[in-house]
Amino acid sequence: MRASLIQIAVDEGESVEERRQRAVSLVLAQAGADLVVLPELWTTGAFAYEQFGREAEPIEGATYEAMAKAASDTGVWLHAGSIPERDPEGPLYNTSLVFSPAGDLVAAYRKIHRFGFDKGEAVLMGAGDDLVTVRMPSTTTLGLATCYDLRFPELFRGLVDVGAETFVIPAGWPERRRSHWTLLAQARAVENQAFVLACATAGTHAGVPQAGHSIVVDPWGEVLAEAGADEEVLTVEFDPGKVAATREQFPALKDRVLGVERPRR
Ligand SMILES: O=C(O)CCC(=O)C(=O)O
Repeated sequence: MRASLIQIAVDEGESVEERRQRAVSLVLAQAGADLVVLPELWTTGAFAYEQFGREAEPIEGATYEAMAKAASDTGVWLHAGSIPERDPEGPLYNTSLVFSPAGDLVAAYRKIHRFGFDKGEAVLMGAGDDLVTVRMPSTTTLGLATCYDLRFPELFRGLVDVGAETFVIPAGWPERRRSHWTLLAQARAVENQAFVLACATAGTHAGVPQAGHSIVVDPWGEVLAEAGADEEVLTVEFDPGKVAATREQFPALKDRVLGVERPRR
């Protein structure tokens, strides 16, 4: 399986529409990949809080239109990162969109853990509550999570329980905590014996330099590829069968005690 992670730069000075068109070109350039991934809130920037309301879109908005066409024109599975979603009957959400190679929307995941404590996303957006997986036939089952979700291992265990083998994690992670980003990506891979494809933004917006360093980790915790700090496309080939092989050779997941159904004594 070949995956391309588009670590797009989100800088001020480029409009949302300009960046959307640039993202389309970057996706079109990935023909031959099986899966293409964009980061979190790449239209606005994850820290440009005042833009969330202004640039929020319904699920079937401008980004959906552009990304559905880009997926079908390129013939790839496309995790289009997340958008600030405007739900006509509710709050804003930080929502990831996944398209099939035919350009059909196959999943929308509303970020469960909102970042910001008493400001930003934590107060401006609602929380999702559904675990979302996507089956890529004959390839792998994706488990969806977004940025700050990476700090909550119980979400990933929940995704494993519903079949996830490859976690896809778009993010807008700040440079200040880059060491946590790589450490947690490896931890989620090792503890769940799963691939981690973690795609972050580059650039600086709202005064927050972004970490970049998108990373792909295998089920043994080995880093298969890691980007630098600037905009780049990180492409990696891997064998999704390694998940089943690792879980069989080192069956630690079978030794879980807490949070699993077990016979009463
Ligand atoms: O957890 C972190 O350090 C960063 C999280 C974050 O930036 C986000 O979820 O948008």
